[in-house]
Amino acid sequence: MQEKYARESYTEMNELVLPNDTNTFGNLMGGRLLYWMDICAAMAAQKHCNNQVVTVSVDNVSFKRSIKLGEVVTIEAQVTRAFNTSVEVRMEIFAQNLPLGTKVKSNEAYYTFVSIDENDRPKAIPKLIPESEKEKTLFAEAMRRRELRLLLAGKLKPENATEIKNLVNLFEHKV
Ligand SMILES: CC(=O)SCCNC(=O)CCNC(=O)[C@H](O)C(C)(C)COP(=O)(O)OP(=O)(O)OC[C@H]1O[C@@H](n2cnc3c(N)ncnc32)[C@H](O)[C@@H]1OP(=O)(O)O
Repeated sequence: MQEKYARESYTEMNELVLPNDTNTFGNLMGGRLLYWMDICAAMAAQKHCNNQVVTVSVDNVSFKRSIKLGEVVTIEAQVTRAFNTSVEVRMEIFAQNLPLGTKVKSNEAYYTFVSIDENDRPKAIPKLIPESEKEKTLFAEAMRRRELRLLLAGKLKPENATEIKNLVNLFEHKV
């Protein structure tokens, strides 16, 4: 199967925060943001897989800064690593105030998608090639995040979490 570059999956989505998207304080609802993030990340995953995908996992998302009515939410998504049938997608979320010309990062998150066939079963996907230093770092770290996710989901035995074990060993030797 043909390998693909990480950058080929890059996807950007812009949404203007309208009154229907906000709570009573005039801030963007967290659930609405998660919905937009799911769509943007799924598009990035589909670009890599050239196939339909489903969301299988959403890592913890922290809301560092509220996003206001009238601001523009920009979501940037890119696949960090492809495994056998699943991909990890990293997102950075920014809030832009267009009249003031400001752009502030508000969130960062990782979603995991599985490529599925016509019977809704997992389907093999192309490998991913990281090019830049940042892509290579995210690629290497993705294995650790995957182990943690699968551990928490009860899909990986602790004794098989080798990346996490290596990290703990490294930490113990440093302190
Ligand atoms: C875009 C959307 O919003 S889609 C709507 C919301 N999502 C859904 O409805 C999906 C519902 N879930 C499902 O249909 C199934 O769980 C499937 C098809 C995703 C996976 O089926 P499973 O029987 O669990 O498959 P299986 O155990 O073989 O795992 C398949 C892949 O998913 C990965 N996976 C499974 N569970 C998790 C998890 N909790 N976290 C991360 N990855 C996971 C596995 O590691 C494997 O990846 P790999 O092939 O790259 O190693």
